Amino acid sequence: MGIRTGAQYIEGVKSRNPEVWLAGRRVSNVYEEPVFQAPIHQIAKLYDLQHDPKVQEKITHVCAESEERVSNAFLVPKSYQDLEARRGTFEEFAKATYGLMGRTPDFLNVVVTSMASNSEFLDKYNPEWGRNIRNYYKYIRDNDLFLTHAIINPQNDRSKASHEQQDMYTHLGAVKETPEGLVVRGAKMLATLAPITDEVIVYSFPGFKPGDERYALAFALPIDTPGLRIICREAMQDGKRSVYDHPLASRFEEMDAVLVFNDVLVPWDRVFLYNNVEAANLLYPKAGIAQQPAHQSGVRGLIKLQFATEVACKIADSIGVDVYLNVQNDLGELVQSVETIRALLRVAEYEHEVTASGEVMPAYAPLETIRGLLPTMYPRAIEVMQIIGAGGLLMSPTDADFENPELRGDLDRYYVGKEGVPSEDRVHLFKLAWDLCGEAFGQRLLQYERYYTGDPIRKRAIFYNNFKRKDSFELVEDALKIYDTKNELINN
Ligand SMILES: Cc1cc2nc3c(=O)[nH]c(=O)nc-3n(C[C@H](O)[C@H](O)[C@H](O)COP(=O)(O)OP(=O)(O)OC[C@H]3O[C@@H](n4cnc5c(N)ncnc54)[C@H](O)[C@@H]3O)c2cc1C
Repeated sequence: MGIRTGAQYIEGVKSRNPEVWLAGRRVSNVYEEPVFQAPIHQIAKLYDLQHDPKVQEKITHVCAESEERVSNAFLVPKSYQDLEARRGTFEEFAKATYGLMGRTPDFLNVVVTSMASNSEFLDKYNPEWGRNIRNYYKYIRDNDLFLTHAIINPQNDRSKASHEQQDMYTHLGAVKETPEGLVVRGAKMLATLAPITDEVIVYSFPGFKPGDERYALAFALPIDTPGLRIICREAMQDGKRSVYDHPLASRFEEMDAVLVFNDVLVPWDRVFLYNNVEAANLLYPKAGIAQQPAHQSGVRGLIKLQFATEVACKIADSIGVDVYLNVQNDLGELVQSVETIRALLRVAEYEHEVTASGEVMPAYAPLETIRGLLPTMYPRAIEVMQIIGAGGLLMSPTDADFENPELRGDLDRYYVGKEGVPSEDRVHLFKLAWDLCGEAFGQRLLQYERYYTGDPIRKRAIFYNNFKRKDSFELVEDALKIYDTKNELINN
């Protein structure tokens, strides 16, 4: 089939009845549920983009193997040009959602592509695992599927390993093997957009200890597999909020959910790893799934930061406060943050690494630097927006107020911005800013930037330890060489 349209994606959503729980009730029809309507349509727009003649060549290619047009997210990069082509898809998808939706289909499509192209690592443990992930890659590529993923165990007692938790199946683990497949039980903590996806893939960060064998798992399933329960967090919008009052929150909320597996059967051909602590701990580094998806996250993060920066600049301009040095200093800082991330992305692409199999990966150090910087740069952009918007962020009336002729005169007089900025435009802009920097929707976006791919503190510590392992501190060693062992000057 190759690239799907938005309508085909929606047909898929309508054809399924996953077990989704929202605010104490079982959702009877995911497509009809108001909370899911806007995100479903945002994702459908992305599928339609693949058919838009203006960008189709930029974001898709004809696959040599299937001879069908597929997303560039399924490309195994073999050159710098391939990285550019893949960046094209990330960019267009991120621009369509202002970078506010992190788990658009391109993200996990890259993860699975990378797992499949590096599956020799799995072959060494079990040739069936390698074959399964390669077949799964072809399946999602040729059917253009949308995946969610669930990596993290529930936050119960982080000081204990999985096998030491109160209950043997608090963390998702294997219960038994059957001729048909593996039966799994327990929970995974967070799967963004799960209710409206086609499939879920489960794997884990490294960190398994001896005794954790039953939890060392990687597999994929259709999202409506019997026994798989999706428990949504409280929604931040009801699907009925005004687009004028909440220009972002009304459209771009990504639902997050806990996945509970009640003795779910995973067919053997969907098992990618099982009962092997060593393989599970090596999955991230050996399958390229830290590096390749970080390219998507970096591009998306750049667009989100750019968007927040533009919003901060525009609110400052709309009320004439960007004539002040302190405001210019804050805004200049945000623009420099954007430029930093942009530069790091280019360095990651130019200084790419080539694996033994010829796969091109954006360079590790600049990508990890982006990962380290965004969790402070994005919250800082939000803080600057709050500081510049000040009390104005809290004085916005609603679209209903604007429609009331009795109020309209006051609104047009007292809510205008600087000359040339009418009240309705100023209020709309400030509402957009409040969605980002005040609403629960915006707080989630901030939390996402901190934690979307693990704990940034531990990630930076791993980065430092890798640096220390590889770097010989040549400059310091050289500087120390000016004295010989007798403490005599040997050069200047
Ligand atoms: C909005 C959002 C969307 C997400 N979407 C997804 C998704 O789609 N799929 C998915 O799989 N995951 C998703 N995640 C989950 C994300 O991967 C985790 O939040 C992240 O890995 C951090 O883990 P945690 O939340 O369990 O925090 P914890 O690991 O519990 O950390 C809590 C605190 O304790 C500290 N801490 C905990 N353990 C240690 C330790 N061993 N050493 C030192 N300090 C420690 C941390 O520094 C942190 O401050 C999402 C998260 C967010 C916020």
